[in-house]
Amino acid sequence: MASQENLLNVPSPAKLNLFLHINGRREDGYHELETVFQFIDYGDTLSFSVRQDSEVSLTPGIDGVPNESNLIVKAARLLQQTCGCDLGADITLEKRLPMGGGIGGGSSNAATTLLALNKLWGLALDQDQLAALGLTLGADVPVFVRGYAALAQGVGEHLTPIELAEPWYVVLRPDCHIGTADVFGDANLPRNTAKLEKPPKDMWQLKNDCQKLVCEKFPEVEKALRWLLEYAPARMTGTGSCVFAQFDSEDKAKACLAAAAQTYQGFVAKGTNRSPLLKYLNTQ
Ligand SMILES: C[C@@](CO)(OP(=O)(O)O)[C@H](O)COP(=O)(O)OP(=O)(O)OC[C@H]1O[C@@H](n2ccc(N)nc2=O)[C@H](O)[C@@H]1O
Ligand SMILES: Nc1ncnc2c1ncn2[C@@H]1O[C@H](COP(=O)(O)OP(=O)(O)O)[C@@H](O)[C@H]1O
Repeated sequence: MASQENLLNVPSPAKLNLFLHINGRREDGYHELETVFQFIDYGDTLSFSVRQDSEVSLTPGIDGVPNESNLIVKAARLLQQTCGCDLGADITLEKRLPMGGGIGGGSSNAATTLLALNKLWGLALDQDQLAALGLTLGADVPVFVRGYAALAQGVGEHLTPIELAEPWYVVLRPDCHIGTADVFGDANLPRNTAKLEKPPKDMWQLKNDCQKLVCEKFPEVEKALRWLLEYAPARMTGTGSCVFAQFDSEDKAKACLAAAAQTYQGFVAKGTNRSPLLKYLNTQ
């Protein structure tokens, strides 16, 4: 990874929701959640090069997502507007994370952009300011800005750090795209799980409230989950479509992925309580 004064080459990691409870629906339609986020050491890479004009370019773009709707460009523009900054950036994106998979690729890209350009443009916004800006881009952006594994409450903005084991995961990507808004808009989604009385200890005692509904609507997700459950504890992340299983060694995780490879796309990654993005920036 390269870093010069005007250049940064930075990781944009994924997250898993180790459980996801829906406690209610607010008047604005957003849902009150409780979830635990853990990062994984697998993700996209973004490169930033400062421009002296205010252009923001992104290459390659994402098929089906116009650049002006891309969360990377939106995050850059938001920073320019908020700070009255007239610098720009050439940004390149190496996309590895499946989209619409519940592993937060778009939110992570937005957070990486906020942190990288804050540094390169010399804006000196603090983490609270960046997290608040991030929240206007998406409910999952603040956790990627803060960069520690956390119990999230509210719509994802109240974050309490949590120390978790850092196991190996197999993440499978069933062949379907699931829209977060579609899952939250479904009349059959359960929305009344009681709030936790104390911080959770064993995530496998809890559940993902979206999982049953998504499995009913997308048999591919149910099939992948059943397949993983033959090997290890497994669950869906976020609103899907990705499902993950937990292992105590890389070898076991790799053996499971190798067996899955004929049928499923997926990857092995290690859980990490500190975001690879923050780890990297803190060494700069
Ligand atoms: C459910 C979670 C759990 O981590 O993950 P994903 O499956 O999307 O990764 C997130 O809270 C998603 O966060 P994010 O993907 O940033 O969602 P946003 O862009 O803010 O919202 C997309 C849409 O989902 C609905 N939404 C989202 C979050 C929330 N707490 N309540 C909602 O009702 C709203 O309809 C909103 O318009
Ligand atoms: N940089 C980006 N990376 C991924 N998706 C993006 C990006 N910018 C905008 N999007 C849009 O956000 C949607 C959700 O993407 P993503 O965050 O990967 O999924 P999820 O919220 O399920 O984890 C995508 O389908 C895409 O339309």
